[in-house]
Amino acid sequence: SHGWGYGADNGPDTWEEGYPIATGPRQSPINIVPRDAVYDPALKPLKLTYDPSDAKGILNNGHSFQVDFVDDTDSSTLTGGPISGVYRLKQFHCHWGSSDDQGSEHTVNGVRFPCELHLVHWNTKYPSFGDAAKEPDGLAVVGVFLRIGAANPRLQRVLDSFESIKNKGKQSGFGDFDTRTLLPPSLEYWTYDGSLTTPPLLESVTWIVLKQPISVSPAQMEMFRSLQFCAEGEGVWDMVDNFRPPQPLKGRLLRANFK
Ligand SMILES: CCN[C@H]1CN(CCOC)S(=O)(=O)c2sc(S(N)(=O)=O)cc21
Ligand SMILES: [Zn+2]
Repeated sequence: SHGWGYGADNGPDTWEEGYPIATGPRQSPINIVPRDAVYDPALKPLKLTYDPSDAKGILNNGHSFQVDFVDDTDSSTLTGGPISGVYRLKQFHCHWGSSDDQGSEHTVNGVRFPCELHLVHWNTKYPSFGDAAKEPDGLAVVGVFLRIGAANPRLQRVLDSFESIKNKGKQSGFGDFDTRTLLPPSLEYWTYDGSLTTPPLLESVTWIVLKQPISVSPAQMEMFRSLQFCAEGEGVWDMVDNFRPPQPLKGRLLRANFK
């Protein structure tokens, strides 16, 4: 089989072959050890301003689902936090497990969550997303943990669209979605300099990981697991365990905007 993935012969341990940066100095995800985080009073609060009309579509890209946004104006942006300038929302997606005891990419004191949501933003000081993705300050990804609890009604519209994008390459319209409703009440966060957690593993991401999880029910997690890695007619291969394990911190500073 060709191309990177999460299987035995193309999974995270093989990615270094095609992407030598896999062993670079600022790889993601990491294990977050709250005790080792440095409280930085200079860190600003996160400001997330999302226009629901910017939501465009939802796609199964063979690695995850992703909801894509119109990003040709500053209508859905991330400002404040550890970043300077204006970053535009490009897409959000998730990583999840084959069971509720794994699935997240970042871990906290070694604890794995069943799912992790990533909201991907790019720095508008660069002419395009593609250009920004190559720069050390080009991207900012907000990570949100999902933990097992009550069913989360805010997720339902995303989950209900999965039947139309079951297989790799399928996409459907996904308009008028208020992404802010996916965020927890508290925007307290940890932040560190990292990378994309999938190939091309570019070291261009300022990670902003929220401390407070949002809820997801076991039944809702089963809906994530109904997605398929493969294209229609190419067999059955449940889209599960699409997460990269934590990578070495290599001396990086982990900061918190809370005590
Ligand atoms: C399946 C491919 N995933 C990647 C696709 N893109 C990279 C495009 O390279 C120019 S991207 O910038 O949208 C992101 S963000 C991201 S993570 N898990 O670190 O938040 C992974 C990817
Ligand atoms: Zn991701």
